[in-house]
Amino acid sequence: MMFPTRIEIIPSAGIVDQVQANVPLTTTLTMTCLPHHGIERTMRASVELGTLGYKVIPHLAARSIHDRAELTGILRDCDVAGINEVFVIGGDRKNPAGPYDSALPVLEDIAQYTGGMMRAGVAGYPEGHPSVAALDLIDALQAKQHLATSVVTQMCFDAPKILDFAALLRREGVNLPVWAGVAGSVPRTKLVALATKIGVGSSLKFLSRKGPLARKLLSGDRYSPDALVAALENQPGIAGIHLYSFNNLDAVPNEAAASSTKALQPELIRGAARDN
Ligand SMILES: NC(=O)C1=CN([C@@H]2O[C@H](COP(=O)(O)OP(=O)(O)OC[C@H]3O[C@@H](n4cnc5c(N)ncnc54)[C@H](O)[C@@H]3O)[C@@H](O)[C@H]2O)C=CC1
Ligand SMILES: Nc1nc(=O)c2c([nH]1)NC[C@@H]1CN(c3ccc(C(=O)N[C@@H](CCC(=O)O)C(=O)O)cc3)CN21
Repeated sequence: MMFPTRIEIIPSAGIVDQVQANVPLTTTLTMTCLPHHGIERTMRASVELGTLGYKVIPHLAARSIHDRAELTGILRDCDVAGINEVFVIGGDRKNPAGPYDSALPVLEDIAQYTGGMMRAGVAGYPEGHPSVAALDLIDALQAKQHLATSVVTQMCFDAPKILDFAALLRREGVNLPVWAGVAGSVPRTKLVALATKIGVGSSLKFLSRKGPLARKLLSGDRYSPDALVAALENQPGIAGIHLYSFNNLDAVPNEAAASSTKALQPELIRGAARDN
């Protein structure tokens, strides 16, 4: 049985066709919300794919919400498209566009507006956050957990760090299922640029080294998530894999994997597991 897997996608032009061509209806999708896109784009693509029959989890960035009416509109659209789960984050906007400057008040309003019927993921940071102190992040998770149904981790390249983080949450009394955020197969240069931008430094440095293990992870010029996924699979405290696909949805053949074991990514995207 495959480990439960969700695929994160960016609502860029043509994404609905791209998903339909490459992803079966049984795969759960999560839809990024980038500051320069706004939530409208996230919701438009989510509603389209939800209406087609996909399970879609839109990301709602608190700082990108203009007012409460926008949030109730989003929840109405979710209802129409059969969306029963969202992912709520503070978001990368420097200044809030409206009344919400972090995830908690958005979660509170969602719970109130939906009578507690909307499932909600929140973010976890196995390597910390570049501008939020580690203790503040734990405090935030403790405050949010009663309104949330799962934690999704920031991209990380190191299995022990992710497992330690899941154990830390348990010790701190946060008992939500943890989805391990793993980068999909993308060109290494793109991955380094993005990871630097979102501040996931240390485990990436490990990837850039030239040791045998780093070489195993970086087959040719592409990053391969296969080894990391294998190390996380069926570990206690890990609900499944949250794959940051960067819209790389066609089953890119992975050189190393093709010559040794079977590449995992195409299988992850086909989503053999349904209980996710
Ligand atoms: N992990 C992911 O998938 C994503 C993460 N983010 C990051 O999430 C950060 C915070 O969001 P959550 O984890 O939901 O925390 P949160 O919204 O629950 O806030 C936790 C703490 O961080 C502070 N905070 C929130 N957003 C901030 C920001 N942009 N700059 C400085 N401090 C901020 C809050 O005041 C609070 O003290 C954003 O800054 C952004 O970098 C954004 C989009 C996706
Ligand atoms: N701080 C933070 N912000 C995020 O948005 C975010 C995280 N962390 N962690 C996990 C994922 C990774 N995310 C990302 C990051 C970059 C792109 C990306 O491809 N950006 C392109 C522009 C894409 C477009 O405009 O269509 C770029 O060139 O930066 C997508 C998702 C979203 N999530």
